[in-house]
Amino acid sequence: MNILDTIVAHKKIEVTDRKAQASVKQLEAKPAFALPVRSLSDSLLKPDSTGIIAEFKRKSPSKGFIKQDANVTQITSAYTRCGAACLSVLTDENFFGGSDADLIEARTNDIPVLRKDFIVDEYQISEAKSIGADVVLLIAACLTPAEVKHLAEFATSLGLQAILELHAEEELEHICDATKIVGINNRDLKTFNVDIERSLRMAEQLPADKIKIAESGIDKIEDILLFKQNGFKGFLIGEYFMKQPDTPAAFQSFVEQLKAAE
Ligand SMILES: O=C(O)c1ccccc1NCC(=O)[C@H](O)[C@H](O)COP(=O)(O)O
Repeated sequence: MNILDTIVAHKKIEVTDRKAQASVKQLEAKPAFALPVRSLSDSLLKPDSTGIIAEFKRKSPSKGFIKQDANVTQITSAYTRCGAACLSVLTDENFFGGSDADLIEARTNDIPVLRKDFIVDEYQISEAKSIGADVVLLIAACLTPAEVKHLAEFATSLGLQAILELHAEEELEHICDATKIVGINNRDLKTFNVDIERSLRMAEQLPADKIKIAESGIDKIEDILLFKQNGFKGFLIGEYFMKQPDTPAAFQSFVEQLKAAE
């Protein structure tokens, strides 16, 4: 079994347990469920947007611990203050060391927050709304095209935006009307290999009306400039910022260099 299959199998058990603990009605009654949603697409399409979706990530299957004791308040507020277009917060505990509490804290910032998790059931989208997320991720490699359509439409019905994540040409068939934002993951989630060229090739095959996001393995200003030249509006970056000894300072410096290079 590859790591993605392992994560998904684990997630299905976790979701079954969580459904037994809280009904959808109970999720809907949580105060955060009623919070207004901040639009990721509006944030990415602002003329002065950095496009950076800055990720809070303590560990990962590919790298192990990155910053085990990272402070979510300090890091997400610095990301926001220094120009992130959106925050991405891992809520998977087992494989990424994240939690719902991290996202609830990140939500106190005034930019959109992506619940970064492995969604296999619409219950997780209700959960995302109940903790204050604005955006959810749908990973094509974990879902059928029909499941993507159903989950994206369900997210939209709650006012949330969905990013459809692709990382192989054969997943292009997962795109549908409800998936207005498409992320291309440079990292093969099965082998962990990072290949920016393949993402650029895949991007050419996306419908022109989709907002394109480049994900994973981005660690240079030049990468972002290249993605921008190829029509990408968003750049999801986690490990590069989180592995720096001073993440807030590294993020600030990266944004300053990006602005100077543009
Ligand atoms: O990051 C991993 O090792 C990983 C392994 C298996 C499934 C998903 C994984 N990462 C999720 C992500 O998509 C990244 O956290 C995100 O794109 C940011 O990537 P990076 O800048 O390389 O941290």
